[in-house]
Amino acid sequence: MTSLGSAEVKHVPINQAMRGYLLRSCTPPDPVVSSLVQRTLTVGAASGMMVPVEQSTLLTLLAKLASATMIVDVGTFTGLSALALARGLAPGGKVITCDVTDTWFDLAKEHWEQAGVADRIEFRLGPAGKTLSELPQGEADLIFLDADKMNYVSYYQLAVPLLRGGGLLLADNVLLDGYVMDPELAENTLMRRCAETMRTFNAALATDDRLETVMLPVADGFTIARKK
Ligand SMILES: C[S@@+](CC[C@H](N)C(=O)[O-])C[C@H]1O[C@@H](n2cnc3c(N)ncnc32)[C@H](O)[C@@H]1O
Repeated sequence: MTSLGSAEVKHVPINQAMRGYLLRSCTPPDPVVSSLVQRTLTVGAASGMMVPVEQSTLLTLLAKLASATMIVDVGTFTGLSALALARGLAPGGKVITCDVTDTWFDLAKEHWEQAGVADRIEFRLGPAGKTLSELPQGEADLIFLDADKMNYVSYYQLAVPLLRGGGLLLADNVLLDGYVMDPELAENTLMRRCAETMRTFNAALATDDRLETVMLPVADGFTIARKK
């Protein structure tokens, strides 16, 4: 890779105080999102899987910019990303969201209903690979990957053909707690393998001629790739 010299130096580290400022500088979450965040915090350790609120706002914005009518949300959990994406849909559009478990479906649905978007969200229970392989090719405006990290490479391979030209492939956790820089530093075998997979995923997107890709340091890393 060509070195960019001093051009690559400017980068502001995000500590907790800076993140607080960053959050206060975004449109604040509305009562439905605030409620979903609070209720998700009560589910226990799994609550850490929820997308950060600033990212949910970004998802809404990107869906709007893509004039999306067909969105695929991979990894439902308590439904914040599906809710945010549904809020960005163009009239008549829908979000297909999938998860391997329906443990948190009632909580998600309650908030989709409160937000008035439940009729625009279709939940599919089952492995994401199966859900993606059953969808029609070339019709998705936006696909958001946020499920099991070990399968990101196969999700990417399935997802790109599903996108229309100009469609967006979004991916969360692409920095994987920073371990993508050195997977050997990860605390256990699973995390190490996830970090290695994420490195493969990131490298594949960056060199895929079908895509224009940018990785943003939002939360745990967020990639936006546009299909040409
Ligand atoms: C990080 S969470 C998703 C967070 C969610 N996007 C949100 O807005 O808060 C990851 C989800 O992926 C689900 N998952 C794990 N393995 C999966 C698989 N093979 N297929 C589909 N979903 C899976 C988990 O059950 C979990 O709910």
